[in-house]
Amino acid sequence: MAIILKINKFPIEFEEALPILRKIEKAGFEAYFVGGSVRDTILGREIHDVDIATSAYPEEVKQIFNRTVDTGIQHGTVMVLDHGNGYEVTTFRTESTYQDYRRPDEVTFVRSLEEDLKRRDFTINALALSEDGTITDLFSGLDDMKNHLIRAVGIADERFNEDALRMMRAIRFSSQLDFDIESETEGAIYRHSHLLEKIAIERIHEEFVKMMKGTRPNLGLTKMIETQLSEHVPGFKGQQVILKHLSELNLQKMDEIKIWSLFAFGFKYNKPSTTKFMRNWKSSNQLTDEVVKTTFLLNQVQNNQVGNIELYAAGKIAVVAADHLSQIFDLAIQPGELTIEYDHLQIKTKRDLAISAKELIADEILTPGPQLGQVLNRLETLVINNELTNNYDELLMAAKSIKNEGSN
Ligand SMILES: Nc1ccn([C@@H]2O[C@H](COP(=O)(O)OP(=O)(O)OP(=O)(O)O)[C@@H](O)[C@H]2O)c(=O)n1
Ligand SMILES: [Mg+2]
Repeated sequence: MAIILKINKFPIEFEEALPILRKIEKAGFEAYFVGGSVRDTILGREIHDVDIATSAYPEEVKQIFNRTVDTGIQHGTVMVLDHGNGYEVTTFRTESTYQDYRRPDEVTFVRSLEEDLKRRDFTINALALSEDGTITDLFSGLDDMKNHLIRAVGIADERFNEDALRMMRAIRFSSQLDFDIESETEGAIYRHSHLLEKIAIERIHEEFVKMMKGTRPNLGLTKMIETQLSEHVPGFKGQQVILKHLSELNLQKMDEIKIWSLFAFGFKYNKPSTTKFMRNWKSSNQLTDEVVKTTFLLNQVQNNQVGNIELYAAGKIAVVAADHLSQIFDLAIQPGELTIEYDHLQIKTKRDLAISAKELIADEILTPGPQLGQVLNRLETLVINNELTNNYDELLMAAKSIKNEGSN
């Protein structure tokens, strides 16, 4: 077993989890830190979740610890609870268990670390870190890290056949870490890109957004086009020319609303097509709503049709997103212009009106019924357009004359 590097100082997350490793080893099994946390530690990046791999079978893990939860026992994962922390302890296994999560594959548990590392996706993700700080690196993951390369473990075609999402993961890591994809691995993505269609869209969504939020979204998007992966995700098919153009824009620091609006506006979508696009990506209603509003506002900016009514209808979140995207798309407005105009609106919602339905009734201007709503809508529009000042007396007077207009 090749031991190439020794870590002298563990990050706090590992320190805290050390007793878990030691306890498993004391019971006579092997246990290691594995996965993204090992990769990120060596790269000097922050780590989130600590994953532990062990030769102990799930039932054995459960016997070693008092407090466990069967979070994914069919995949061999037991959550060990310790001092308020939860650790995923997963038995060494062979077959990929990463297929569509709604239909998990059969798993074969094994006792050897090598077998377990062999079926992992990329060499930089196939490192194991033991309790004494030594790193097991069977596939030159450390070299690839030095050379900034994403390389499949063993035969790339096999790894992508086991789980086609790994192709999106390759691109996501390339953007997050600013690494290249090794050419054989990249060729395999190109050859297998169609397999992405078999993967649950929720999983692709997650990787895609991580890619776009990474340090090199332009690189990630370019790689998606070059490998043809872009042909196999919702809404991107046949759009290479536009995607290529988008991949040349400044894509730094985008949140999810901006990311999706960038594509919807880039594809020249109207409201219904934006909604459909977002639904196809299984986006939440809230995200869809903001993206529809942002995209619509961008179309209005482009057509020079933005007035107070449009800003009011869009709301602050969409206004801020549209401001940023207007700069990215080089639309003819000043930085922050929409936000400034929005902030100057007298009211942001109907509730901000200085007079309410209740008050109009109490003052005997109107009685409950459809006319009341109509009058309030008129007042709302007039205030948004600054044709009225939002104060009680002025609105009261205006309400009276609107009512009289109506009855004449
Ligand atoms: N499709 C997948 C998903 C995961 N893994 C393996 O399981 C580990 C943990 O998976 P996950 O937490 O999904 O990804 P990370 O690499 O940890 O990345 P992140 O930092 O985003 O969690 C990976 O490092 C890799 O060894 C894999 O081989 N194939
Ligand atoms: Mg992880």
